[in-house]
Amino acid sequence: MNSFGIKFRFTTFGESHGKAIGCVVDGVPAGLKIDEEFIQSELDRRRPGKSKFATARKESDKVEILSGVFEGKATGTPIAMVIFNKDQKSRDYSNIKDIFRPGHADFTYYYKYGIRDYRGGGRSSARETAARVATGAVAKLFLKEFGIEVEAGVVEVAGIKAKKLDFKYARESEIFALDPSVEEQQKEAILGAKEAHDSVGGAVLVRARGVPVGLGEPIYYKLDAVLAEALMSINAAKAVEIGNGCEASRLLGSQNNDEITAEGFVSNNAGGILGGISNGEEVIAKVYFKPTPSIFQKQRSIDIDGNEVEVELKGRHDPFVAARGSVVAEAMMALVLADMLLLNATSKLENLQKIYNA
Ligand SMILES: Cc1cc2nc3c(=O)[nH]c(=O)nc-3n(C[C@H](O)[C@H](O)[C@H](O)COP(=O)(O)O)c2cc1C
Ligand SMILES: C=C(O[C@@H]1CC(C(=O)O)=C[C@@H](OP(=O)(O)O)[C@H]1O)C(=O)O
Repeated sequence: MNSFGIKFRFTTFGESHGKAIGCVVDGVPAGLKIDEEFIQSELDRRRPGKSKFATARKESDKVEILSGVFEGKATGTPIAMVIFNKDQKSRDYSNIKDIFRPGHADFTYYYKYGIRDYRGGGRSSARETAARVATGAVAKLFLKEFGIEVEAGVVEVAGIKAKKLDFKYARESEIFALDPSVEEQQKEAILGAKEAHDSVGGAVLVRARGVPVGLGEPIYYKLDAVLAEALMSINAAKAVEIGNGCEASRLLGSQNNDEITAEGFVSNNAGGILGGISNGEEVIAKVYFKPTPSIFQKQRSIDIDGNEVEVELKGRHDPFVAARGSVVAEAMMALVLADMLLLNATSKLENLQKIYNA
């Protein structure tokens, strides 16, 4: 499948070493102000080549809007955006043309399709996530109209966990760390692994504030289920928790229930979702990323003929993907909420009457 969403739909296109990547966003309500500078600033947050904690590939990730926007506003027609690739260096991949990188998608793409763009993994490269961030930026502009804000940060690097959460700080931090008191340790873990030609994994916390009660469809297309799918679709994401997540399974009902008073919910173990529907609290999810598969150590693999080989990779790779992945997680949560908001608009007869009997 190459598209996502029911009302706020999008698809992305392009390969890591092809000419360009981009997206088509459909269902954006006409009249929404499209702030191009904001879209670019979101891309700049995710862009590679900015620090020693990320891949050295230098991409400017300049976005061009091709359609769907007139005089700064959405026209209600598909919004197409393109980002031209500038720094491919595809020759770095000639030695893995017929070899599968352990941990990457080379093996499965080849056996599924019988053809594979080996240059940087082609479509399977997380270069594609730049296009998701451009799309997510449009979703964020839409959500802003309703006072909804999405933010994320790194909570865990190589098992080193944040003890407190400071989302404002995360925006300034080189690795989007949520806790300045453990950031140095976290950075050392990334650089230590990088020096050893290895990589580390980590986790990201993503939350939405200002979400009204009622987003999410009951039974099918539940907010938590769709959110999990959206977040799991990010490259290298290996688990998603909603609210208390796995910890809830270890608690008693009396510990896990969020009691309700006339002032509202006393706690938010549910992560803002009950029965697949938002309850008005912050929507909270955690995404766990595996360590980057492309590492520069000798590893065993096979070639396309099934012969055993030793593989030593070249190329430019993130020693840790969750940092830039946190910007992608924000985009995915924003896209799900935008879709749910549009779906919810027609869930009550009185809403439709307000529109048509006005
Ligand atoms: C922001 C981001 C950057 C990534 N950078 C790299 C990278 O530099 N090298 C690499 O091998 N994998 C990288 N990955 C992970 C791979 O794209 C991913 O592991 C691969 O597509 C296989 O998919 P899977 O891990 O979901 O099974 C990155 C992922 C994200 C989200
Ligand atoms: C280029 C980006 O990240 C890339 C994600 C990635 C991967 O395998 O996921 C591998 C590396 O690039 P390539 O596809 O050239 O091997 C990263 O540099 C980007 O995020 O813009």
